[in-house]
Amino acid sequence: MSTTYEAEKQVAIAAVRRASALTASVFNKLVKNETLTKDDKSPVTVGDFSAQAVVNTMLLRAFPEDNIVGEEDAADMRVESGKLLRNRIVELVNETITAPLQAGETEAWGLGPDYAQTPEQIMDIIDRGNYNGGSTGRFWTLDPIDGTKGFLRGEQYAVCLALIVDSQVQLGVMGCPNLPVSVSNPSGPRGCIFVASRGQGAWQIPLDASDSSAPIPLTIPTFTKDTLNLLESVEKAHAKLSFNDRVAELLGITKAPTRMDSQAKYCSLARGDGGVYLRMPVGSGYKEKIWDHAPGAVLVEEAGGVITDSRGEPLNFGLGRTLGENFGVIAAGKNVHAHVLEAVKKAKEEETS
Ligand SMILES: Nc1ncnc2c1ncn2[C@@H]1O[C@H](COP(=O)(O)O)[C@@H](OP(=O)(O)O)[C@H]1O
Ligand SMILES: [Mg+2]
Ligand SMILES: [Mg+2]
Ligand SMILES: [Mg+2]
Repeated sequence: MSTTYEAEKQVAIAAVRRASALTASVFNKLVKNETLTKDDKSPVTVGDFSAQAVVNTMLLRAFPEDNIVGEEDAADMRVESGKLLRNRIVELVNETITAPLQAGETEAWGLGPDYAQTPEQIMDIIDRGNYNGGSTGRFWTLDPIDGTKGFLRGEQYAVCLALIVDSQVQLGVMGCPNLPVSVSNPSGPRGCIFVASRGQGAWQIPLDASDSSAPIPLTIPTFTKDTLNLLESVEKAHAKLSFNDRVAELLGITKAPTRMDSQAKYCSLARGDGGVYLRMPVGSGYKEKIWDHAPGAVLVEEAGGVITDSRGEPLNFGLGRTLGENFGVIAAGKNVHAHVLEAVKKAKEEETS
């Protein structure tokens, strides 16, 4: 019998909602010493750590047996020099989890006025994201702020959560606080959640729990050469944008690419706002992380699209915390995908000839 993971979906949506609200509120108050640089030179903020604590708290209350592959860990807050950061995170996390229950939430998820945690509990709950993943069993993967650089610029970022069972992504939920609700009104209201569970479709729902708008089903539309364009990273260090230019040329694409941080690219693709997400490695030996692609992958597939690496192979979410050897990512509607794959092969041949 197939499972629809309905209970998991409800918890995941509520967790992404609370964490998204936290990140949106922290952005306006972020001060200089609340951002650290990690060993790989990438930034991380009090928002990332706090959002991971909130999501992990809710997941582990609801599903105590589950493991979590989370991007962040609390090591930097456990040392004396991390005291200020730790205090701020404790404040943010407790503010978020003790806020009154909203429709559909329950105290059983560790929420409400009685559930404030000690600093030690909060550090420990952040570190429950230290699971290594693997090919069998069930675990969650969490990117508490995907696109931290976009977040810091006040641009796109996403709170990203996925459930993986025996290497297959079964459920993906992404909160995009800065993404316009309507593609046709880019300067209108912002804030949406994207939800997909395997076999159940892809949906956009309001970020605000009190908004009773109906869920919007998502299907990738068909594109012509004139309407097609690429979705790609803002950060040149994350993807080889010159390669994308050549692929666009080979495909006869005339529209300029849309540059956007985070898995908001997958969300845009799923709702027809951009026709191809192309991410090619820059050649630094970086390995793509499962939390940067798992929820986006199931969203695109459930919206009727195809996602593979640049050789046309499926992404493997059962190899651990990374996707293993990195051959890039191509995501697009079914018909478009085959053409992009062909153009990518041609552009690669040109590079080596
Ligand atoms: N050299 C590199 N190559 C590819 N991706 C990288 C990278 N360095 C960092 N990243 C990843 O790129 C993600 C952002 O993707 P994008 O460029 O699509 O916005 C980052 O997520 P975080 O912001 O969660 O750390 C990080 O995991
Ligand atoms: Mg990061
Ligand atoms: Mg990320
Ligand atoms: Mg992140």
